[in-house]
Order: sequence, then C-alpha cells, then structure tokens
Amino acid sequence: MVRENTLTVNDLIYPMFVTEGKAQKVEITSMPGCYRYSLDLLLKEIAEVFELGINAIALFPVIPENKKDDTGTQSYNPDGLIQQTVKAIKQAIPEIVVITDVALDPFTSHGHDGLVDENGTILNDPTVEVLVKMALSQAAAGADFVAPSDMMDGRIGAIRQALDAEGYINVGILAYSAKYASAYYGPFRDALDSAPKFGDKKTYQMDAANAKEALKEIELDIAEGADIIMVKPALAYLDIICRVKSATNLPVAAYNVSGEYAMIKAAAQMGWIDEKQVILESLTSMKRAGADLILTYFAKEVALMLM
Ligand SMILES: NCC(=O)CCC(=O)O
Ligand SMILES: [Mg+2]
Repeated sequence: MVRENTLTVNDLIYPMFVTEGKAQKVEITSMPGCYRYSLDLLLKEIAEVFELGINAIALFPVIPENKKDDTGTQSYNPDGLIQQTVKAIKQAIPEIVVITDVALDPFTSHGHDGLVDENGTILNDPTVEVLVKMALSQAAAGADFVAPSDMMDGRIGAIRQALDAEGYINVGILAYSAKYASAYYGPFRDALDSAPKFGDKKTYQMDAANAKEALKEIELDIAEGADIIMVKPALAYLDIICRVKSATNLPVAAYNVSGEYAMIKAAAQMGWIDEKQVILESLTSMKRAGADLILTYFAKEVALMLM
C-alpha cells in the first residue's frame, strides 16, 4: 500500500537485433537469451512479446562486413535491412511502437558513429547530414520514433526540422541525450560486430566523471525538439537519471545496457545470485531514480515475471 514505485510491463522497451536471411535465430555469446533474428522469426518473436504486454521495441541491425563502408551509405537505403524490417513489423502489428536507432556505427567499416577524416577526427556536421537521411528513411518506412544514439551536436534539431518538412510531423524523437563512453557496451558491440576499429568514442560520448554536462546535453536536446530523453547506461548512472528527471518534465528513459545484462546473466549462471530478484531490484532502482521508461534486454523475462 505504501510502496512508492512499481515496475510494470508498460515501462519496458525491448531492444531487438535483426539480421539478414531466413530462419536465423543466433544467440549472442556474451548476451545469453538474446538473439539475432532474421525478419521471419523476428516477426514471430515480436508477436509473442506484444502478447505479453510489451508495447515498444527498439531495433538494431546486424550489417554484414561487405555492406559496411566508410560513410555508412546502407544506413539510408530505402530498401535496407532496417527499413524493410520496420515496414514488415508495422504491417503485421501496427499497434506496436517501433523505435529505430539513428547512428552510423552498425554501418561503418571503422565502427564509429560518425564520418571520420584522415586523422581519425569525427566530423560532426557532415555526420548530421547523413543522420538526417537515415532518420527520414526510417520515418518513410513507418518508424514511430527515431532514436539518435550518435551524440553528434545539433542532430536533434536537424532531424526534427527535416521530419517536419517532409510531413512526418507525428514521428517522435527519443534522444540519447546523456550517453556515456562506457565499457558496459561491450556485449552489444559483439552482437553487431561493431566495435570501433581504432580509437574510442570519448570525443563524442560523455566522460563517466561528469554529471553537470549531462544536464547541459539534455537542455540542448530539449531545446532542439526531443520528445523523450535518455540516460545511458543506467545502473552506474542512477544519480544522473535522478538529476535529469528533476531537471525536465519530459519523459525520461534509461538504457539498461548489454554489460549490465551480461553481468547478471553470468553471475546467475554461476549460481552466485538469485537472478529473478536481482533483475527486479535493478529495474526497480531505475524507476526509483526517476526513469519513466526502461530499455532492457530483460523485457521479455520481466513481462513473464510480472504476469
Ligand atoms: N546505440 C545502442 C547501444 O549502444 C546499446 C548499448 C548496449 O546495450 O550495450
Ligand atoms: Mg548532445
């Protein structure tokens, strides 16, 4: 009766991986229980999770090496993997909210989220131009929300303007506003084979030591037209979620990232923790910190637990 926060299935967004081909369901080694699905099997899985009450999914594409290039041209191919996948999902289950990732790292041969010059410097503004094309192609395919995860400056405003100009006035923007340069993304990069080939992402993602900078980043994204703002990762950044929540009236999302997932799975496999209780405690802590929405690879398991 006096409990202050309750985790429900409505809070959950399920990140899912799509790969080319047919009849593919390949488990990700460092993320046991998560799979790369080909479209046919992905549609079945989505039907199942929708039935369990999960209302939203976030899609990530696994792009074969031979389709990657220096500038990520496949990212805005109108018939690309993500675009085809979104079309098929919206046709099969129009009610499910489809969120697409806007960033170049799955598509670039170097694994960075942006275009890179000969010295290895990330080129912010030319990258934003590509991100705009990518977001428009996803909106054209039927995405409900585009989710720029690249951390380039000015991309939220540029994408909002382009979406409105092309008539996609009802497509929302979930902004990865405070995204830290985190070692907790390791297993995700295994899932997509997208680890950067040189350097790191510290010139565009945030320093783990900074908190005020997160508030500055969300302020900019809100001013540029974000509809939902995100803090990522979640568990090591609960203080940031809390500060961000008190600084805005927009919905706040937290990304319970792959490394957070893998740590719980590994300890549970060793028999060292009570998996179910640790999952529920972790996700509840994110709600307590102020998250309205949680992107989590545990979404399906949690939906089953909460039934
Ligand atoms: N742009 C999406 C991610 O970087 C996900 C990271 C993770 O789950 O580790
Ligand atoms: Mg920013």
